[in-house]
Amino acid sequence: MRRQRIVVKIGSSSLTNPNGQLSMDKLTEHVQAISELKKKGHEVILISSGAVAAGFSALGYPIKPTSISGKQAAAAVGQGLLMRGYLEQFQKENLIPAQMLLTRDDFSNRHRFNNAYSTISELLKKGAIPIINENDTTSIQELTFGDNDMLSALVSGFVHAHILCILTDVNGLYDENPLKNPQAKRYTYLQEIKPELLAVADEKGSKVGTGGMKSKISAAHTALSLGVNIFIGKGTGVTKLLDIMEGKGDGTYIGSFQSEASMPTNKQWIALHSTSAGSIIIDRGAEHALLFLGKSLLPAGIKSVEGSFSSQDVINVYNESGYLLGKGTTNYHSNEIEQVKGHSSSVVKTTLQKQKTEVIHRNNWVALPKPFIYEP
Ligand SMILES: Nc1ncnc2c1ncn2[C@@H]1O[C@H](COP(=O)(O)OP(=O)(O)O)[C@@H](O)[C@H]1O
Ligand SMILES: N[C@@H](CCC(=O)OP(=O)(O)O)C(=O)O
Repeated sequence: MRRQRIVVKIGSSSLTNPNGQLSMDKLTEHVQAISELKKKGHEVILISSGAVAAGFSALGYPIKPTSISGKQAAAAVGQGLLMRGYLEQFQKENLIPAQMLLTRDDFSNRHRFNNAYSTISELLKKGAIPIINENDTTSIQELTFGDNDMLSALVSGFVHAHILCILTDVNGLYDENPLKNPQAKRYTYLQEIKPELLAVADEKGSKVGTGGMKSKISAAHTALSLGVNIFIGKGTGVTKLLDIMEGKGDGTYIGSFQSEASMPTNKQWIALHSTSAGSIIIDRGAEHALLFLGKSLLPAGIKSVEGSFSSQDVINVYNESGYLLGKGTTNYHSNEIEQVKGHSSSVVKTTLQKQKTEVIHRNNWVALPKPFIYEP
């Protein structure tokens, strides 16, 4: 098998023992399974939950706390314990673990997004294992990923992973929550995620996890839209991840598993993380050129401008029926667009003396079919 870039997400349910505390046996098995992937030359990025589970009992909580402050305090204690476990076990495999704690802001801020990308790339180049978790101690409730499923999808798109392996306590996606209906049937392969699937997935997860299968499916949907295939399931033994890579995993495979080009990182940022500073409305010709001909947006197709924005801001683009077509980085200030909207490129060149006549270049434009928009 050729060398692949693999993101492995381990949920709290796969890192804990029945009383909800961190299980060193489980953690050790995951580390050994990752080490087997590394021995085959694959690059691995680990998204690990488990900080809250690892930390709550040391603070005297009888069960996993439900309050935000309780979870944040437990995570502050548990993240250190979790990393100590990873460090001890990865050292035995002669591998270097590297902690990265991210928040929603690290994705929405373009500089921090690029910095996080550079750090991961450098760590991979050096053969280290980035271990990513949400920075629970500082995340504000409304800005959190909530669980690490969506974080793992965003990271796998970001690093252009070949596959995202979501390890959990259930061996795949069923047509009903198997805990509620033991007769539920398992999907072993899905080419795509249809909206009906979200309906079969329960938000209710295990005792220690957050988000249940619902958050895994919406994460899988986002990963697919970014060109990443997904596996959701479980496994035992040190070869469990190799088994998944060889198509023998105990779970559900999702995606085409063809080597398709993933979405460029700058477009991922525009599509999933940027905040729009304003809007423009375009005519039908421009809509056709943008959506079907892969062209850039020229001033001639612009009907009107809303809001005040600067060059290099991200703006929304609507058609005349009010439908949001997509987002892109503008090369023009809103005042400049007011001056040149509806005019040909030659008029624009003389009016504004700009070299670039494209208001939005096609490399900085993302069409947004509604279901692909991730709303944090
Ligand atoms: N349709 C479904 N198929 C499989 N599992 C489901 C489904 N709906 C809900 N679940 C539940 O999702 C749980 C896994 O989610 P969660 O506890 O959040 O895991 P993790 O901690 O690994 O992120 C399983 O224990 C299972 O009970
Ligand atoms: N960041 C949190 C993850 C919370 C959580 O429950 O996540 P998950 O088990 O992936 O559903 C932690 O480390 O405990």
